Amino acid sequence: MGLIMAKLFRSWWEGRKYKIIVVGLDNAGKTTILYNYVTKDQVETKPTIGSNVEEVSYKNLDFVIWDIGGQESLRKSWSTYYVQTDVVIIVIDSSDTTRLPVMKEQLHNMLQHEDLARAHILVLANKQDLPGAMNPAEVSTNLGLQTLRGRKWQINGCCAVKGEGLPEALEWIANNL
Ligand SMILES: Nc1nc2c(ncn2[C@@H]2O[C@H](COP(=O)(O)OP(=O)(O)OP(=O)(O)O)[C@@H](O)[C@H]2O)c(=O)[nH]1
Ligand SMILES: [Mg+2]
Repeated sequence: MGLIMAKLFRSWWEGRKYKIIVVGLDNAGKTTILYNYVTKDQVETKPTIGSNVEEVSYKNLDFVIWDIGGQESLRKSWSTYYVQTDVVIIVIDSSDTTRLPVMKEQLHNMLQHEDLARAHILVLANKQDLPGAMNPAEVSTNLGLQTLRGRKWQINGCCAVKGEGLPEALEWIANNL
């Protein structure tokens, strides 16, 4: 309790906005998640070319959330968003099991970037509503998350179209910044 009060006071005093980037392969559900945080509702999305950015407040903490397009041709430019990132949200389509190895490689490469050395990692195993979706423990094993050392990380399940699991994600972030 004391710690969260101290954090709230510090962020109010500093006028601090925490930077979150949202990455993952195309069709994972990143834009759906961003606009659920903004509108608390389901929105229709189109594949993101470039990025979307929105400011979201949660428990008096202010976040600037960058949702970055995940198509293959756009992944090379993810690194241009890394500077001063506090939290990386990695969104996984848990039903798209054949592409998990692609995301695994992408994830471990990106985490070697010096601009992300201090960032916390939150993996969202999205689309838990779909038949054949892997549960968070299975996604974690397939991504090799247990090998992540020296940083805070977490994996949560969610269903972005229903908004399920999304408040819990912000709660983890607020508690761990
Ligand atoms: N069934 C189901 N569909 C979802 C869920 N989350 C997102 N979708 C759908 O998945 C599709 C892609 O969602 P987006 O949010 O546009 O995906 P994205 O990760 O932003 O994709 P890019 O912008 O191409 O990188 C849309 O049709 C969403 O409605 C979910 O939890 N369950
Ligand atoms: Mg998108």
